[in-house]
Amino acid sequence: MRVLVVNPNTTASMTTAIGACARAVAGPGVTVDAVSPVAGPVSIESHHDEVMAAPGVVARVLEGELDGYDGYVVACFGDPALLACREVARGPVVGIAEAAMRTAGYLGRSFSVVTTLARTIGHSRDIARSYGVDALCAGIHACEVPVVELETDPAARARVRDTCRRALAADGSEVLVLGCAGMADLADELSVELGVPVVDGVRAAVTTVEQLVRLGLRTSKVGELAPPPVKAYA
Ligand SMILES: NC(=O)NC1=NC(=O)NC1=O
Repeated sequence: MRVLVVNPNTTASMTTAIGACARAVAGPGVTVDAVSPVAGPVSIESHHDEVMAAPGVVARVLEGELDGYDGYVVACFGDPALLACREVARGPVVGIAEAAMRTAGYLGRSFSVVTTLARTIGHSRDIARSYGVDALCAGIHACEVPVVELETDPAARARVRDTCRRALAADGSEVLVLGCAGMADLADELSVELGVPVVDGVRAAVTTVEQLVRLGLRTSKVGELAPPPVKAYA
């Protein structure tokens, strides 16, 4: 089984870290490759960033189709271009936000999301609604650490941890969802420190793709997610 993990931002070090995180949970016979768009924003923290990243994400999935990948992960918490990727892919395409939120739903009555900038909270709430898990999401909180600084700022980890602690207390929730692929490597230690399950969307998404492929399930091609109509581009 071949899984392609697409990091929608163009920060190579994050792509490498995301790939390592995904490979660590991939099952026997599963190979994971991680790529970024050829061009696009170094981080995705706004609607504008998402729109500018989307074409590059879809292009990588189109390439993956030619290369014969069995499934895909969109490894950014806004799940940018997810439905467009599903239209062009035969196999399953799973976004880290959807995977993390659905996974958290198996582990407790409610979950809190800790994300990067406060300006992304509304979009996270919107996608929770679109996935039908809004009722499980007790709150969405921002640590106000820019995505790129998750890797460069030594104080970032502590800020994420403190925001997680505050979120659990404020929301009375039982599970934490990390709202950025750049936080993926913090999940295990945060879970020990905070005493609750901490869900990282990268690992949740990779294992979800693997599960779907093992079940012989693919994206439905009757209706909304059928291949897009072929058309000229001016
Ligand atoms: N909430 C977020 O900031 N998500 C993200 N931005 C990125 O560039 N990658 C993410 O996962």
